[in-house]
Amino acid sequence: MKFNDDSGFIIRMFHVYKRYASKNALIDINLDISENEFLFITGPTGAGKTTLLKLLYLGEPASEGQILVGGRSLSRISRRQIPFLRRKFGVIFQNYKLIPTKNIFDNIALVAEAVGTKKRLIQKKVKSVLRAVGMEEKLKAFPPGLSGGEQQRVAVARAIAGNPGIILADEPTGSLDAESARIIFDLLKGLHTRGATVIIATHDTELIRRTGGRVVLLEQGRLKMSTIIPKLS
Ligand SMILES: Nc1ncnc2c1ncn2[C@@H]1O[C@H](COP(=O)(O)OP(=O)(O)OP(=O)(O)O)[C@@H](O)[C@H]1O
Repeated sequence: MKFNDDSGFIIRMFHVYKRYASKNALIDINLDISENEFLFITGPTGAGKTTLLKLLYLGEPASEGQILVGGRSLSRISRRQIPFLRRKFGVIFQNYKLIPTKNIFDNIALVAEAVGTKKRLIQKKVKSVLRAVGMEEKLKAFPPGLSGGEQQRVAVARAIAGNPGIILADEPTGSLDAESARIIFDLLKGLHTRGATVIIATHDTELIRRTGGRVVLLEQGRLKMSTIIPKLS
């Protein structure tokens, strides 16, 4: 899926600020992200990582500055157009955000429907994304009956059900054991290999060191550093 502008950047942020009441969550952020990058956003608790991800899919509006996604300014997107913007993103939330009263199949089918998958193809699509995360057997289970690692895998399946070009993952391995974290991380790497732009907010410096790549460091809402970390050999 190609939808970057002539700059070659799929996301551009210019002098972006976000204020929550009197709190400055993001201050003067300037950041360009290329199509098919694998990018980490790191920094201590409260640095603004989640907020930065939220601004990209208009989970929250920026207070100031400009954000371009695929060459389009988010400030020009009307309320009616927001669902179309969101189809470009697959979001893996920090606390999974699965619907507890719907089974796994329905949690994912909702996304497939929302992006306009034909009714007769939905079942096939849901099964194929669940197969990709090794959760095909659990399609009738409900989220509260799954472990944290299993819920996270379902969250990844849901994020990819709409074939998004950009994956946003907020602490995707945060509370998982090492094996579950590895599975989730391998899935994200696989999506990247297949062409997605992957942006991961994480505290997990070990994960970053093992993987390498571009790392953006936030501290108290400011972008302190953008650097390439070589992969640990
Ligand atoms: N809805 C909100 N209302 C008020 N303040 C908020 C809101 N959301 C976030 N904040 C504040 O903005 C700052 C940045 O929060 P954010 O969640 O983006 O940080 P973070 O780096 O993702 O933290 P963590 O690593 O703990 O998830 C924090 O001080 C937080 O308390």
